[in-house]
Amino acid sequence: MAMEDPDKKTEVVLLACGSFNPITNMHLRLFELAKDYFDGTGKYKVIKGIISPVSDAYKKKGLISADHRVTMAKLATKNSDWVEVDDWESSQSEWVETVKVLRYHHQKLLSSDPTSSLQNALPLTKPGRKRKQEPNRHDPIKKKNQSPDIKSTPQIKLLCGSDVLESFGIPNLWKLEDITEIVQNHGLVCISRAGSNVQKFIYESDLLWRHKNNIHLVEEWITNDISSTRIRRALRRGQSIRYLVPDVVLAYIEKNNLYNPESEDKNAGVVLAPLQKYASDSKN
Ligand SMILES: Nc1ncnc2c1ncn2[C@@H]1O[C@H](COP(=O)(O)OP(=O)(O)OP(=O)(O)O)[C@@H](O)[C@H]1O
Ligand SMILES: NC(=O)c1ccc[n+]([C@@H]2O[C@H](COP(=O)(O)O)[C@@H](O)[C@H]2O)c1
Ligand SMILES: [Zn+2]
Repeated sequence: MAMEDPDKKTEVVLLACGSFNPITNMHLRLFELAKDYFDGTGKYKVIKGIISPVSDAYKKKGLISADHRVTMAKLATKNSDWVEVDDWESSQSEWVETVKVLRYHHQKLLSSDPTSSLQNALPLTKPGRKRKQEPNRHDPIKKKNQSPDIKSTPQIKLLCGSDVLESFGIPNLWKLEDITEIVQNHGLVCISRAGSNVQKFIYESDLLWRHKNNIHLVEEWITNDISSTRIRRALRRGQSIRYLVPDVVLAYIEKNNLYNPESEDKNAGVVLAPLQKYASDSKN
């Protein structure tokens, strides 16, 4: 048997989708927890984290403008050398299914990967030089049988909390084919609480069970119940949120008076975009 080559770890990019209304310290912790987990396996190496705030078209109650949410996420990650914010999803005029956000970032990785087959067909540029990205590149050919010393393209995995995984079971919220593509083609990293029932949820779903090798459950031992909802509630009540969000985010919220009873009323009574989209073709 061949010896383990430490250089042949699978590179992983973590993508977190959500409202980030506003981003909290817990959101930042998700990335650290997931990175420790993957690095600890010895098989994977996390090379990047991406925060992708949802667009205003998601229509969630209390969702303030994407501009502000993206700005806060950028402020919060200013000091991170591996987590970044991407505003592609938030700048779309319509709500984008999460699987499409994964596809978009996967494509982006492929087209900037110097080992990808299509890239190899292009003239080589000097190492260290950034190659211009090609727009409108179509699905590059899968690189199955390339020589073993060439690293494969990084995998992109969806990073989420157990509430998102469990929301797979809510009728008309997710398409089965989307869930399948996420767990089959990309993979899922779920941060869960000790004693949470994510394992049971997976056990009870034939689809998730079939792909459980591609679903990574990361236990959060230093539990932390911060949520954006609770942050907004505290702000409405004039209570402090210091040490729950980065200081720069707090300053930005105060300066722009972002959260108040009026902002919480946004989209009140409006149906969430995925429910609107899928309720009409519901047959189950
Ligand atoms: N305490 C937590 N533990 C694990 N995952 C979390 C936690 N808080 C948020 N997440 C995850 O962060 C991602 C973004 O979630 P989201 O923007 O909804 O934040 P949130 O704090 O849950 O906000 P809200 O209270 O408005 O639902 C989701 O994958 C969610 O599961
Ligand atoms: N069918 C889907 O692709 C689908 C359904 C529901 C939520 N989502 C995403 O999950 C995230 C959930 O965020 P919230 O927990 O803030 O509602 C958002 O990024 C949203 O776009 C995706
Ligand atoms: Zn949430």
